[in-house]
Amino acid sequence: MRLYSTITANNNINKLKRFEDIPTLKQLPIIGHSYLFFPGAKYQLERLTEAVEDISAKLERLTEAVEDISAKLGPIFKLKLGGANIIITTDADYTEALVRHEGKYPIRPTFPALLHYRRLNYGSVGVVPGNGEEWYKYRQGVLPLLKTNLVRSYISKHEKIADNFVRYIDENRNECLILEDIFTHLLKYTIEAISVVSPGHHFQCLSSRNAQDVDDIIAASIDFMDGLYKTFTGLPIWKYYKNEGYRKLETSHQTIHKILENHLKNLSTQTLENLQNANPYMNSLLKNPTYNWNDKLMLTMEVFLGGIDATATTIAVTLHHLAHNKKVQNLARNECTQDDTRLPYLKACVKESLRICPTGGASSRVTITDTNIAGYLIPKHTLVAAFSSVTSNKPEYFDEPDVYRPERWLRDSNCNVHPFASVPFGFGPRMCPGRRIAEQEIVVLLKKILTSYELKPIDGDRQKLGMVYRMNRIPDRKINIKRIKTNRWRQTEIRNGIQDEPNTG
Ligand code: HEM
Repeated sequence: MRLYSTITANNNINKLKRFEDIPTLKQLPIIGHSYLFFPGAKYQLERLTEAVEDISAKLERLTEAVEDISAKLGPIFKLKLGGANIIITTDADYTEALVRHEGKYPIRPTFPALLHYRRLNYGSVGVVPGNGEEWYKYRQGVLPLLKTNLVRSYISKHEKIADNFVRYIDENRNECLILEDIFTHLLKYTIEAISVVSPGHHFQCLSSRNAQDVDDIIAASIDFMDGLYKTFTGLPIWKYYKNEGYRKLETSHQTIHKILENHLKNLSTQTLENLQNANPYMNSLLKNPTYNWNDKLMLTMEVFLGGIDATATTIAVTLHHLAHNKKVQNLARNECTQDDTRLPYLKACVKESLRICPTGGASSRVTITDTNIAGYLIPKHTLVAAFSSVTSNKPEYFDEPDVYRPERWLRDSNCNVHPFASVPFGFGPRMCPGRRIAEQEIVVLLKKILTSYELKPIDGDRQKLGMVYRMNRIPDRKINIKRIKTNRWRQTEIRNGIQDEPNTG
């Protein structure tokens, strides 16, 4: 196992290897390396992580026998896709080199269709597709979400929603006690949990008599991600006519806009003091003089939409691994029944799920200065994608990477984890601002589920879970989980006069 070592910036540019010498694969005129991802070709775009892993390993094998370390190939190569060179790295040191040189306004590749739509309709672009000073202006509006006290002020609301979700599982499992396609159900939990923060409203997603709004929101949030992905990866035909991807982006944006605007108007009629107590995040946003009404609405949407998909995926993936690892599940459950509110083991389970199945494939940045990565001179304005979804599953960084082992993340473990080998929330000034909210939502729900149910995989289900790109990465198959009530939960129900169900486990 390789231990952590930081590379230092090499300021002597003359000693660096040339950009042209970065290894690459055979490319074709005009289309570059796109042929690798054509239908029926060797790789699939939706499995880009596997493609990167494969190419990197292939290059490494070419120079396996070479002793000179500087001549070895593998963790850095370039591909020409969509007319541009992309530098791809699969080494945690290079991830560090990239994000440590990103400056005050890190540039992430934008989403051109979303950028276009927002400029047209709002006159500005918000956080996710924004860059430079414009991004910085809006980023300030979401930063309060990283304050521990602010996040904790929502914990009792999140606990109530988690209680409702545990009841919801009961109502929606089939006669074999299986909750099918848990990710789809979890979207209702994550919508409800993020909406009490932004816009500060309970949509009652988990109620059996939910309002039309809920169905519209779920459909719109799925369409938004789909539209974003299609317009990001496809040819930019939307510039000339509104193709399917663009229409999805537009209509989902309009739907969410309309629903959230009504709630924002209601909030604006409250006194700031009331709002500060009931919803400190919306209070900070509404009283911010830097933003006009459209800006506030856009930021409310940004937080609302940002939180749904990745959080649901992370919970689903963790439940999957807990179901497959009985010992880990029992340890986590034991911890949840103690008085210790810190829950280090449960949090380690979440980290381990994000290591094995991160929702993001890579940290991507456009370099803002000439940068030294892997001894090559990467010129300013080059797109570099540091594939942490590959590094976090490499044996160099994690012993037996396929094994679900939360212990690696415990403070007293002897594992010397490279701090850039697994970066599921990104790093630096563009790090995910919803990280703390997401972690709270996840841990609160897992605790409630584990103290109520034992989780089992369904017969024949494999533990290894593939991930495919749908903007965020999501599991490549439906996650179905069998749940059996824990004795503790049964006893509570019996005390409350609720009829017990047979233990079919
Ligand atoms: C487990 C759940 C989540 C994961 C794994 C996740 C992951 C990420 C990642 C990898 C990035 C890109 C960071 C970078 O480029 O360095 C990001 C950005 C972002 N996330 Fe999250 N996220 C999650 C939940 C949330 C939630 C709950 C919210 C809303 C509260 C949110 C809002 C955002 C926003 C607005 C950005 C753009 C930040 C910027 O460009 O400055 N995310 N997230």
